[in-house]
Amino acid sequence: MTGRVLFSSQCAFPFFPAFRTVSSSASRLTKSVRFRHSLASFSNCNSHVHSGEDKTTQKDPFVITTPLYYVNAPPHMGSAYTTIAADAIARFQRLLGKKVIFITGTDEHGEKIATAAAAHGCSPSEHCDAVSESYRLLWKDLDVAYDKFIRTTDPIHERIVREFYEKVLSRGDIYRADYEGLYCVNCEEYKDEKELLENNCCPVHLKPCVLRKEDNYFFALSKYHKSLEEVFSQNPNFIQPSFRSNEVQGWINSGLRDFSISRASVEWGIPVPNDKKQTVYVWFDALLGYISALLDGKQEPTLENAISLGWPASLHLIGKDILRFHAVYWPAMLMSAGLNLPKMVFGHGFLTKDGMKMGKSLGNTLEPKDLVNRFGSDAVRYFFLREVEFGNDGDYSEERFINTVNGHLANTIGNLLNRTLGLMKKNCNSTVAVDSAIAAEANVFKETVGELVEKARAHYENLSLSSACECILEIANAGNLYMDKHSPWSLFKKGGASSESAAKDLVIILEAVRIISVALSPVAPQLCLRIHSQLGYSEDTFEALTWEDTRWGGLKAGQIMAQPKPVFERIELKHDGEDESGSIGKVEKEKKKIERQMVAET
Ligand SMILES: Nc1ncnc2c1ncn2[C@@H]1O[C@H](COP(=O)(O)OP(=O)(O)OP(=O)(O)O)[C@@H](O)[C@H]1O
Ligand SMILES: [Zn+2]
Repeated sequence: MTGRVLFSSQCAFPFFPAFRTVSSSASRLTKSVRFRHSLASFSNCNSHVHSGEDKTTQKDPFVITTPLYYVNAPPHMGSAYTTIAADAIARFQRLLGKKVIFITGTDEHGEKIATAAAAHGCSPSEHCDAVSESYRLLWKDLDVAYDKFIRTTDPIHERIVREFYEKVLSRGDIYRADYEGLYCVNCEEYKDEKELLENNCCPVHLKPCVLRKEDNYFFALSKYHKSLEEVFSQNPNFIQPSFRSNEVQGWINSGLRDFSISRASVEWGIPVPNDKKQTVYVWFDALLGYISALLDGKQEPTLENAISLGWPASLHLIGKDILRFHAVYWPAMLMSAGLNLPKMVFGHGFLTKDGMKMGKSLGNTLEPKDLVNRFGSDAVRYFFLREVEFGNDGDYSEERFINTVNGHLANTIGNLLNRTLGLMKKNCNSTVAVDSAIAAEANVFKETVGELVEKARAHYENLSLSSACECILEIANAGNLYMDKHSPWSLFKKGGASSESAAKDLVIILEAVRIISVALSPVAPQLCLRIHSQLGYSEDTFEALTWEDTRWGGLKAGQIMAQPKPVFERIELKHDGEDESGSIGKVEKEKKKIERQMVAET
């Protein structure tokens, strides 16, 4: 049965009969799909919608948001994935010198929360306090440096929701009607029969939807059909990656149905202004968290004040499961309230387990805390950002995880630094003999590093985080090749001019590693800090680094290196060396090669 409005008391807007959605699981992504879009070049998509209101300037902060996670259960690797990616993007923007406001938080109202609290024998607010805290703790463990953490149970947020609701009401965009339809409690959403699986099961949660009949307040989404079409045609980059934009435009083209923004049966929520018997629908409430988060506690909690502190957001980073809320509902709500639209919504893919979305409701999750405890935060951050092409789905396997981080972080980057520092200690008293700019005059390797850094920057700007990592790893690969080709250890043995040349080679390599430590810092901050320290810099100078520091020439004569110490401990395998033929065997062979190399270089 398709949901339908049974009775409308003041319905001023026609309904589009069939709002056909394309379920996210039905839209299979191919690995070959690529997107090209630069945040730097993105123009604000508001001017045509509310011309004159857009006051965007170069000085505006870069405001990035993650979804506000639903506290029906503690975080899992899926929630961590979005947050790690947002953190890497925020760190990159800070390196570029932008003022960044990185917003995350928790969505704490609704039926599922009340049910989860009851199941744990506590009140909804006790439940929210505990689960919200578990998100904060995880972000700490994962080195997530957010600027704002908003909880939708914060009274300040409630003020913003009420003011926004009243604005939309005064615009004539809210009306009351009876509604009957199929509801997925896990999505907290009425579903269209066409998007459901057999037995009316939700395609995301695989649980049957229930038939519900309610007297609700509705938001006149259908009224914004034309304006939304305009947003999309004039701002082709609004939704990224571009293949998701096509999906959203398909939804819009097939008609938009008004949606209910209140619940009569849910007590745990923000009361509807002027009707205490109903609470505001959890999505209508939660999306506003992106705005209320901007308040800094120093001002009256009004929409105007919040907006003045950084709206519109530069980038909403979300999973593809909540694309419709961010790409259709949210822009229409903002237009109704006369507010600017976010500049971009990026819907990334799912981390999957056996092909199914990892999620709290399905319970098939991977514990990020467990991964951090076993492998460290850099390994977790690097693996997911490097190995899952941002925008597409990705499956986790422990074997691939260990091979990737051992191969890239320990054997390639870590070993390059370690072997060079070893030679430096033995032959140069751990002291940089000559400025890196002089050492590399007319050196082709320096040009290669410069080109790769430029590519990495462009990839970061395009949100192609995996490709950015790839370019940075290429620098380390080129460095290892340079070392092997020049074999400074044998030049030192010759002495004289050869020794001088070998000392220069070491400076050249270390300068490349220094550049890596800046360029990779958005993804693996702790590892890069350790590299920075090994190169003889103090910790506080790390905080002050900018992307300008990826330019060749930072290492200066006289700089004293720290004692060589591995910056990334190789993860030891359970079946050490047993599987010489498989991919684990390859990493083991690499490890043995490094051991042989170290003997040769002494
Ligand atoms: N498997 C996943 N892969 C990637 N991101 C995910 C995944 N699961 C959750 N997320 C992130 O969390 C957001 C959804 O947050 P929510 O708190 O609803 O978690 P959830 O585990 O998806 O919940 P549920 O399983 O109840 O739908 C997604 O939009 C995405 O940003
Ligand atoms: Zn669902």
